[in-house]
Amino acid sequence: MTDAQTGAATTSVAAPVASPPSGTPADAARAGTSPSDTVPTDALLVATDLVKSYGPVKAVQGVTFHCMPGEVLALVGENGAGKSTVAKMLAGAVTPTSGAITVSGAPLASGSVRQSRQSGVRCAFQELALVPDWTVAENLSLPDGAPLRGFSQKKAVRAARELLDALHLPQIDPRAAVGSLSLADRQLVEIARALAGAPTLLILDEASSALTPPGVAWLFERIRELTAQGGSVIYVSHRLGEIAEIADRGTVLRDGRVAGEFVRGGWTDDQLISMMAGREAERFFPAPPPRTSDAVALSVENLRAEGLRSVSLEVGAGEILGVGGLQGHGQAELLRALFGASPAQADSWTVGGRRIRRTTPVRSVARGLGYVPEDRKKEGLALEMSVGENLLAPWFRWWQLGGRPRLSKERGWISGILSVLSVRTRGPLELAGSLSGGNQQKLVFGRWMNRDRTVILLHDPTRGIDVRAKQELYGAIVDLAEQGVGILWFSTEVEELVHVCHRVVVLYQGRVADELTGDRLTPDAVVGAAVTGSSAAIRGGAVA
Ligand SMILES: Nc1ncnc2c1ncn2[C@@H]1O[C@H](COP(=O)(O)OP(=O)(O)OP(=O)(O)O)[C@@H](O)[C@H]1O
Repeated sequence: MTDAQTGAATTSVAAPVASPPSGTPADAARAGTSPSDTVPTDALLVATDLVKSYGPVKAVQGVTFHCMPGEVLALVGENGAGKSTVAKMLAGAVTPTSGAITVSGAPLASGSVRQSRQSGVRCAFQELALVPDWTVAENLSLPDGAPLRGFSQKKAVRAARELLDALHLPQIDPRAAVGSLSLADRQLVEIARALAGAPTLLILDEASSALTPPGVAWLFERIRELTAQGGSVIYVSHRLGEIAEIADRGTVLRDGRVAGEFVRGGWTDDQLISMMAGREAERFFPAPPPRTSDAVALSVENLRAEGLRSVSLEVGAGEILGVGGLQGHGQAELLRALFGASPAQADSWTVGGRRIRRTTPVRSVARGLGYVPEDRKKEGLALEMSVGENLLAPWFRWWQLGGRPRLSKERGWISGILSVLSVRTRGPLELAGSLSGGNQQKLVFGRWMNRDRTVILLHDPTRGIDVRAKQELYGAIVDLAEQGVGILWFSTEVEELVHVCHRVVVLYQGRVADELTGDRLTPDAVVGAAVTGSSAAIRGGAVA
């Protein structure tokens, strides 16, 4: 939680204290203890001294923790701390180099997804494991991706409809191809698939990262139902508000080791952030910089595209214009259309004062646009190429000609970006695919920095990024605005919009429902306009 005036982090404590309250990070965490010494005999999951090395990279270095029946255990840590690697070892998707895992007292065979599933372990990941070309029904009925003999489309659709209804997801069409759904809906399907197996242990690895507040509320209801029946949940997230609300206990990872533990109500945001970082750290939102120019970076009138009815807006040079609204109301379509990633028409359209009729991504880059897309895996990165090549991707004609860039020529710029954004990598030659999810996201943003851009279009760039890295990204966005770059920034985190943007437009059903600025730019106003399509209801007191 953040103090509205100062932006400084304040106590963020959930429900009643279940363990002694704490005053310092050292109190909050029992850093360095060996939880294996105190594992209750009825623990559902016990992970002992887990190690995972990838050649010289020690992703996880002796992690021990346990989870009780009916408990929600948070796993937190900075990008690259080892959370996903631990989650994948529990799921059987990654074979531990050493260590042991037991579920309900029985050892799990290392690296066996099938055995993990038989033990009742189910997972939902931020990087979705769904097959995009398959329908929702197919994805839900063939959870291992294995074609089944005698598969019946009709039965699968019926079963999927029943499951989705039982999980209160009537809006999802079982016949729709997963690739045609919004990222938020795909994430709901991924979670539904994990819940379908009535898991004993549900692992949610940043599975809420694309969900908007109603989606998160839905997820928490499902978690509470599961834990009420004795199921356990491992909850991996960078959203501390969610951890405060849902987690009974937590384990903090740092550099692949357990840095400490915490219990519900016994921690503050600052303490947890410090524990993750290994040093004192605090959270704040920088204010948008004062504007020094009236120049217009981007303007569009009556923009029409699929999912977008008629949007008119203007982004000034050096202005940070936020885009709010519930996901699926045209935000992704707006950014894609403006970048030329999908067809669009407008009555008038300018970038940097120059008129354009239509555009393509290649032309957009040439015209001074940058774009951080929603789905970094599909649109943002070439995972089989190096970190350096990914940063340089938009800047070389080799991309079209099939050559490769000379990294040596750009070494200074590359190392500057990697350092400013604290990308955790072995260097520019490392494959992007071996970076942790949050560090991959930083690359997609970093490629546009210090490159003479007129406008940068951002689709939820802090998704999956740890708290400290978010600070760095906010700083980088404000720096870009100070240099005169116009920023159009869709975020699912309302606080970001309210604190770091000059103005916010809220989209509702493909139109601008409201524009909020000055005193009217508050979290309630953004959420209210997103839900009702107008902030008039808020001003009239209808939405609290
Ligand atoms: N296949 C791989 N090959 C080499 N290194 C890897 C591989 N997978 C993960 N790593 C490294 O292991 C470390 C831990 O990564 P992991 O994905 O577990 O982090 P994380 O805590 O989940 O981060 P994030 O919050 O960004 O998702 C990182 O340094 C990462 O680069």
